[in-house]
Amino acid sequence: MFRFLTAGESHGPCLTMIVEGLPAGLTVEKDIIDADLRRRQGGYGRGGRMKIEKDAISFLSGVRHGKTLGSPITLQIENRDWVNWEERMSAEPVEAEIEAVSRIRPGHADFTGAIKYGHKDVRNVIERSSSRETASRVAVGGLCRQFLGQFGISVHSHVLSVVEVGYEEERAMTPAAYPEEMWEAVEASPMRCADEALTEKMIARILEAKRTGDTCGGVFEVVAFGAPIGLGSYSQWDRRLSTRLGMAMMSIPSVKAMEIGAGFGATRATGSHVHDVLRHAEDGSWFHLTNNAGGIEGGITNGEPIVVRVGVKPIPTLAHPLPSVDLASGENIEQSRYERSDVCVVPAAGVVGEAMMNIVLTEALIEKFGGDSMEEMQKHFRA
Ligand SMILES: Cc1cc2nc3c(=O)[nH]c(=O)nc-3n(C[C@H](O)[C@H](O)[C@H](O)COP(=O)(O)O)c2cc1C
Ligand SMILES: C=C(O[C@@H]1CC(C(=O)O)=C[C@@H](OP(=O)(O)O)[C@H]1O)C(=O)O
Repeated sequence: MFRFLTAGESHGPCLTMIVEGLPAGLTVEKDIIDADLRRRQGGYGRGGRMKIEKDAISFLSGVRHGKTLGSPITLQIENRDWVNWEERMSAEPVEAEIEAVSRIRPGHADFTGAIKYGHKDVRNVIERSSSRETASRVAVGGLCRQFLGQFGISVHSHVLSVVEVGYEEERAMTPAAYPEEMWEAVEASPMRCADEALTEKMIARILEAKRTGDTCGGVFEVVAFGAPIGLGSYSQWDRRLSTRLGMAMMSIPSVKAMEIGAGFGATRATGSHVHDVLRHAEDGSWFHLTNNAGGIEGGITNGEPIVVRVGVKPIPTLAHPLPSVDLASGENIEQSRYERSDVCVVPAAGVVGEAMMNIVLTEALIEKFGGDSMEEMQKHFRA
C-alpha cells in the first residue's frame, strides 16, 4: 500500500513528509523533485513570500546512494522565512507579548478553523491551513513522477483560463491534441499557458485585479499519458479512479470544481455526440476516436490520456479587504485583515494538480502490479 503524511507550519522551521510503500530499488534524483518545487513557486501573480523561499528537499531516510530502500522515505523542505518568525512561532513559551490575529478574512479558513479548534489567535489557524503545505505534496509527487516514469507514464499541466480570459474554442483531449512542443511552450510561459497571446491577456487581467486590490482564480488542466488500461475499479465506490482523482484534486486549497474529460460539457450534448467510439488497430492495440471520457470509463483507465480540468477560486486575502468580523471584540468591521499575499496562483495550483495526479496513479499502479522491489514490479507490469 502506498501512503504519505505531511507535517509543518507555514512559518515553522520546515515541512516534513513521510512516504511509505514505494518499492525498493527505484532510482530517485533530488534534482527532479527540486525542479518541480521551483515550478510550483513560479507563475505570474505570486506574492512576496516566494522571493524568500528557495524550496529544495533533503532526504532524511529511506534512500541510499540514490536508490529507495523500501523503508519509509522522509523528506524535508526548509522554510527560509522561519528566521523572521522564530519568536512568533516558537514551540517554547516566550516572554514577549505576541499580538493575536483577530480580524477574519472571508474565504480563508480563519473563521471555521478558529471556531472549530477554539483558537483566539487566528495565527494558530493560518499556519497549517496555508497552502505552504502544497510544497509537501509537490515533493511527494516528484518522487511519484520518477516512479511512474519507469512505466512510461508522464503527467503535465497547463492553464486554460484566468477569471473570464481563456481559450474560446473547446479543446480536444486525444493524444494528438497535446504535441510535445505544446508542453515546451507551457513551461516557457509565465502563466503556464501554451498560447502566447492568451498568456499576455491573462497577465493583463491579473494586473488589472491587482491594481484594484483584488484577486483572481481560473481553470487548469492536468493530463496523464501512458497509463495502462485497467487502473482503478468499479467494484466499490471508493476504488473508482474517478473517485480518487476527485478527492485528490478537491483536496488542493482553493479548488472548488473538477471535471473529468468533457465534464459539464457532456451534459449539454446528446449521447451520440459524447461517447468515444472504440477501434481495434491492426497491431492489436485499442484506441478511441475522441476522448470525452477523459481516459476513464467505469472508474477504470481506458488507455487514453487521463484529462481533468480543475477550477480554482480567487485568493481570499484581498489588498482591498472585504467587510468582516473581529473575533476578539465580536464587532462587525469595515475591513478584514490584509497581509502579504498572492494575487493569482492558478499556474502553481496546476503544478500541485500534477503532483496529486502522480500520487493517485502511483497508488493505483502499485495496487495493480505491486511488488516489494522495482524488479518484481517490472515483471508484473510486463506480464
Ligand atoms: C499555491 C497556493 C498559494 C496560495 N496562496 C494564498 C495566499 O497568498 N493568500 C491567500 O489568502 N490564499 C492563498 N491560497 C488559497 C488559500 O490557501 C485557500 O483559499 C485557503 O486555505 C482556504 O481553503 P479553501 O479555499 O479550500 O476553502 C493559496 C492556494 C494555493 C494552492
Ligand atoms: C508559502 C506559500 O504560499 C502561501 C500560501 C498562503 C495561504 O494563505 O494559503 C499565504 C501566503 O503566505 P505568507 O503569508 O507567508 O506570504 C503564501 O505565500 C507557498 O506556496 O509556499
